[in-house]
Amino acid sequence: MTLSSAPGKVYLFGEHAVVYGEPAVPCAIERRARVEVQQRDDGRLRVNAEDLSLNGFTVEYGATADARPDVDVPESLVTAATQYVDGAIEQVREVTGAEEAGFDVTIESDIPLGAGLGSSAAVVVAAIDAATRELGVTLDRDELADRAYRTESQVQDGQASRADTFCSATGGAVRVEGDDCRSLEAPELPIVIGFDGGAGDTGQLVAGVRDLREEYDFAAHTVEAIGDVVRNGEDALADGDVEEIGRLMDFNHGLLSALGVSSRSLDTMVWAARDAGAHGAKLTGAGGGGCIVALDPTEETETALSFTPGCEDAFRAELAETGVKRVE
Ligand SMILES: Nc1ncnc2c1ncn2[C@@H]1O[C@H](COP(=O)(O)OP(=O)(O)OP(=O)(O)O)[C@@H](O)[C@H]1O
Ligand SMILES: C[C@@](O)(CCO)CC(=O)[O-]
Ligand SMILES: [Mg+2]
Repeated sequence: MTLSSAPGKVYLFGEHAVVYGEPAVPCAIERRARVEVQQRDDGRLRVNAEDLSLNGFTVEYGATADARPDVDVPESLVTAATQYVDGAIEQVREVTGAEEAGFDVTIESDIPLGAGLGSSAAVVVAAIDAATRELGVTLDRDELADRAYRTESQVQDGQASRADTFCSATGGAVRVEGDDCRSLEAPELPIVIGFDGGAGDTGQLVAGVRDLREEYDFAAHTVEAIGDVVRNGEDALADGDVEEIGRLMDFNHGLLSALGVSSRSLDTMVWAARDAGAHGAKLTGAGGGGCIVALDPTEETETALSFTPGCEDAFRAELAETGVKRVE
């Protein structure tokens, strides 16, 4: 039995635009997915994922098509729920050459699904790490991040960045621009998260931005403007200027909103945070619903969010210094 954990993340700047080659700065947070893997000798895959519930059913499924979860929901929903884990195991079989390897996989996660905190990347990174180690193969961090990226890219129809998976594998604050992935020195940041209890589908939201960008030049320019905000944000991070980082986060949110990936509840939480005196606030991740990230060293934003209708949970997040790790 082999167990690995990997952290989720928030984006300080740059989600969506990073898919088109602009830089982005995600930051790992101390909310982790833990994946336990046990090799099976019958070549089958069985996944137990308590958080993967479809209309109240917990998904537990086997390897072959006839062993899909026995739940009365459309096939497309089942695929959406299971494709990241399936994809991760496919990568493990490919990279180890153990094409026939079977596994029992058990997933436990503190990261809400589809909420912009990188649950998919954390699950994929931890699953690939645990399953390869279970087969006696240790991937170095870059290869692990690359295999996890390939999984996300496959699920997102070829439109994914390396940002979430590199951040989850590495931990800390990172900067990703195309294939160039590196760790960043970041000042201590007073991160507050608001969660509306909802979710967005990353693949669909990315496809929506892609279509807008192809249809309108001004949408393409909006994506480039996000890149400019990120470059300014990097200077502010290097200077440790939290107020300026916040101002640029506000700007970044406005541009994401223009690209159609915000929602009424995300906007409501963003404004609640700003009204409470946060340095800045923006949605994080793919959007559509889920989480916002704000910067506030005082208690005001967390308190205001906890009284904001539509905000289900408000909490402070610590930077996760360590990315993927084995759990003994
Ligand atoms: N605890 C879990 N158990 C099994 N699968 C999970 C778990 N958490 C996430 N996943 C997989 O990840 C999918 C959600 O990924 P998605 O990219 O849409 O959202 P996210 O990663 O949480 O947010 P974002 O990409 O915006 O940061 C789920 O549908 C499921 O396939
Ligand atoms: C929306 C996006 O930029 C981040 C999702 O967390 C998609 C990606 O980078 O693959
Ligand atoms: Mg994701």
